Amino acid sequence: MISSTEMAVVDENAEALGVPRKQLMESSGNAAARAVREIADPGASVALVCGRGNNGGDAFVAARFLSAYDVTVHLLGRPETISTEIARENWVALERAEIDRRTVEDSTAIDLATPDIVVDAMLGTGVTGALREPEATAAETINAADCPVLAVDVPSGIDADTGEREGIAVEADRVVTFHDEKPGLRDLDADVTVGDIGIPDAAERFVERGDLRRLSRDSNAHKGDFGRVLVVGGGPYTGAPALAAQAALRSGADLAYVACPETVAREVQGYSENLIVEPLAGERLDSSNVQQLLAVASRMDCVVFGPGLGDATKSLDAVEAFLEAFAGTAVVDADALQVVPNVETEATLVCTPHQGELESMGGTTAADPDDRAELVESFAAELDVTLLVKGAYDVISDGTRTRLNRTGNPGMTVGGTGDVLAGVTGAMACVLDPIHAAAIGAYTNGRAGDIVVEDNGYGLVATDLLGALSAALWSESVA
Ligand SMILES: NC(=O)C1=CN([C@@H]2O[C@H](COP(=O)(O)OP(=O)(O)OC[C@H]3O[C@@H](n4cnc5c(N)ncnc54)[C@H](O)[C@@H]3O)[C@@H](O)[C@H]2O)[C@@H](O)CC1
Ligand SMILES: [K+]
Repeated sequence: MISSTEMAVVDENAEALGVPRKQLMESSGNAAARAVREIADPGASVALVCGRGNNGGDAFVAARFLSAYDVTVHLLGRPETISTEIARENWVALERAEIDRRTVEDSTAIDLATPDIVVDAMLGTGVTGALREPEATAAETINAADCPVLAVDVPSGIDADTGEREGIAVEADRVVTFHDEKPGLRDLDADVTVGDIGIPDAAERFVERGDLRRLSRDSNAHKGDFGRVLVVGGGPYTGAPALAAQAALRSGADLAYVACPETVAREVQGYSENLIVEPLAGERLDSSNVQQLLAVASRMDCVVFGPGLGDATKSLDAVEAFLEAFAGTAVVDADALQVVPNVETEATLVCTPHQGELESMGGTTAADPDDRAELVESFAAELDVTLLVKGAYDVISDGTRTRLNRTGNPGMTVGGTGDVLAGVTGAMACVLDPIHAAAIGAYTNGRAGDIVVEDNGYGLVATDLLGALSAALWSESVA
C-alpha cells in the first residue's frame, strides 16, 4: 500500500537511479492497454477520457498500444493546458500517429457515443478535493455509459491517500493501479490489479533525492515552525556540540541551543553567534543539571545528546536520569549511546552509532549491506528505537522499515562529521517521523561530503560540511 506522497518520493528516486518518468509513463500506458485487452476483444471501440496531468498522459500512451482497437482519445480541455512536458509529448505523438483524438472544451459536450469500453484517465494521484468542471460532468457521463469502465491508477474523484471521495467520482468496474496498491481501492466495488511499471526496488530501499520531497517549506511559516533543537554535550570537547548545533541550523532548524558545562560555555559561544548557549553548573554534565535540562528541553522539538560529552560515569548517569523523565524526541550519539540499551524511557529515540558503537550497545554487524540491514532491523525492534548505523552504506531502521544510504565518501572519516550528522538528524526529527529524519539526515550529511569533495578533492574537515548542507538539501543542481 502506498500513499501519493510516498509515490512521489519513489518516482523521483527512480529518476535519480536512471529510470526517467517518461519511461514509467510508457510502462503505465502499456499496463493500461493490457487491461483493456483483457476486457474487450480486438476491434472493440474504446473511449479514453483524459485529464491534463500525467494520468491523462498514461492514456495517450495506452492509445498507441491499442492499434487493434477502434480508439478515440478525448482530452478534457485545451492541449495548451496539458500540465506536464511528458504528457504533452505523448499527446503530440498521437497526432503524428493519426490516432483519433478530440478535445472537449465544453464539458457538457462530451460525446462518448456508445463505446464497448470507457477508460477513465482524468485524474490519478494528483487529485485534490472534489472534482471540478469539466471533470465532474464527464464523470457523470462515464457513469451513465452502458459498458465496462476501466480506471487508470485510481478512479477519478477518489483521493489516492485516503480512498475517499468528496463529491462525484467515477464508478469503475476495473482499476489498473501502478507500482503498488493505493489506499482505499480494495473497498471499492471494482476489480483491482497492480501493474508493475519497472520502478526498481532500489527506489524504495535506498535513500535518494526524492526523499527530500518530504521536506516542504510552507511560505506562511513562522519562526520555530521548523524546529528548535537543543544539543547537550561539551565538557571534554567544545567543538563537537557547536558543530552539531550549527548543522541543525544549516539544515533548517530555526533555533539551536547548546547546553554545556559553564566552564566551556564561552568557548562554545565563540564558535558562532548563531548559537544560544545554556550554561550548566560544573565542569562536566552531572545529575545536578537534569532539572534545568528538562526545563529547557520542554520548549524544544528535539534534543541531541552526546557531542563532546565524554564518557564520565556521572555524565552518562545524568543522560539516563534525563531520558527516564523525558517523553519527547531525542537523537543520541557518541558516548551517550551506552545508556540506551538499559534505560526506561518514554522518549522517541533516534540513535546514530558507528559499527563499533553498535557492538558496544549489544548489536551485531556484518560486512554485506543486506545482511547488516537485517541485523540492524531486528536490533532496532528489540531496543524499540530508530537506528542509523553509519558505514560505507548507512543502515537506517525503525524495526519495521529499513533503508540504506549510499551518499558519503572515505574523506568523511575525519573527526566531527558524526557531530554534524547528529545535528542534521536533530533538525529533521523536529519535522519528520524518526525513520525519515534519520534517512534524510544520513543522505544529506553524505551528500554534503560528496559536494565538498567534488569541489575541493579530499582533505575535507567537518566545518566544510556546514557550508555544503544547504546545497545538499535545497540546490536544484544536486542530481
Ligand atoms: N511514479 C509515478 O508517480 C507515476 C505516475 N504516473 C501517472 O501520473 C498520475 C499522477 O499525475 P499528476 O501528478 O500529473 O496528477 P493527475 O494527472 O492525477 O492530476 C493532475 C491534474 O489534475 C488537476 N486537478 C487536481 N485536482 C483536481 C480536481 N479536484 N478537479 C479537477 N482537476 C483537478 C490539476 O490541476 C492537474 O492539472 C498517476 O496517477 C499515474 O496515473 C505514471 O505516468 C507513471 C509513474
Ligand atoms: K483515473
